[in-house]
Amino acid sequence: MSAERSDPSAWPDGVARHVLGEVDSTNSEAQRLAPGLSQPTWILARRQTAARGRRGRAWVSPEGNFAATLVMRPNGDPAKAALRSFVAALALADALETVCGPGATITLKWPNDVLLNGGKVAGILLESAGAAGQVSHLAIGIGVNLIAAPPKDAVEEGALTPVSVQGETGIRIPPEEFLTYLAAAFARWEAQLTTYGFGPIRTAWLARAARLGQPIKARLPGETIEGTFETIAEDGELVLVTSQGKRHIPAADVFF
Ligand SMILES: O=C(O)CCCC[C@@H]1SC[C@@H]2NC(=O)N[C@@H]21
Repeated sequence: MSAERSDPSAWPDGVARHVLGEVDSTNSEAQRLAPGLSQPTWILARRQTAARGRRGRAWVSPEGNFAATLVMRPNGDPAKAALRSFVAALALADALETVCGPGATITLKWPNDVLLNGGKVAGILLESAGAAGQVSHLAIGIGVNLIAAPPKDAVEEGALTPVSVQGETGIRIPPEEFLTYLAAAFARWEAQLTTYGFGPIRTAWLARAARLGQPIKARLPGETIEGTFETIAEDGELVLVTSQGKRHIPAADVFF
């Protein structure tokens, strides 16, 4: 099932936006602002001075790239809240397809990366706050290489080559304009999640998954698991078929 199509740049009802010149990290700003926010809010920054990526890595991106965080109060437990990373990945795929056109190949890499023509173009960093098994708010941080990508030697060995929208397609889009596509797409997929649950999100994500059915490696803190990428489970876990049987993996770095 696919999300209903409407104007891909119409700003969604009931969602706010803040545009900042400079901030340490839009995810940090989201944590600071969250207690006072009464509606889902996109925080976009033209420059970040201390942006972070997954697993404590720094995220370096020049002005002109996209850096924003959606802060929201999701219903449900932390596991359900974490499914927003799939919602964000699908929204990014839609926005990038709209911007890049049919010549570009957009795929998704579990858990949180978006690929353009096989290179990493965007990453997602989910952070939450709360107590007693409840999520008080969720910060969905998104970085997109719109005009420039880090050099290949700036990323970990074995990681995918970073690419940018401009480098791959010649298209230049300002971050504020990209946000309108992304916010509209996120609202469509979020409505699917809240109305129908994870099923349609999972199906749509799998339809765009990179290396589905192929051998991949999942690096965990104490081990690297090699296997065939069978699917993602109903809870979003990666399912690999290994020589020792099936493994469900809740969190890892994936290498092709
Ligand atoms: O490691 C990754 O791939 C995730 C990168 C997430 C970067 C974005 S940029 C906007 C937001 N603010 C941050 O400090 N990080 C995220």
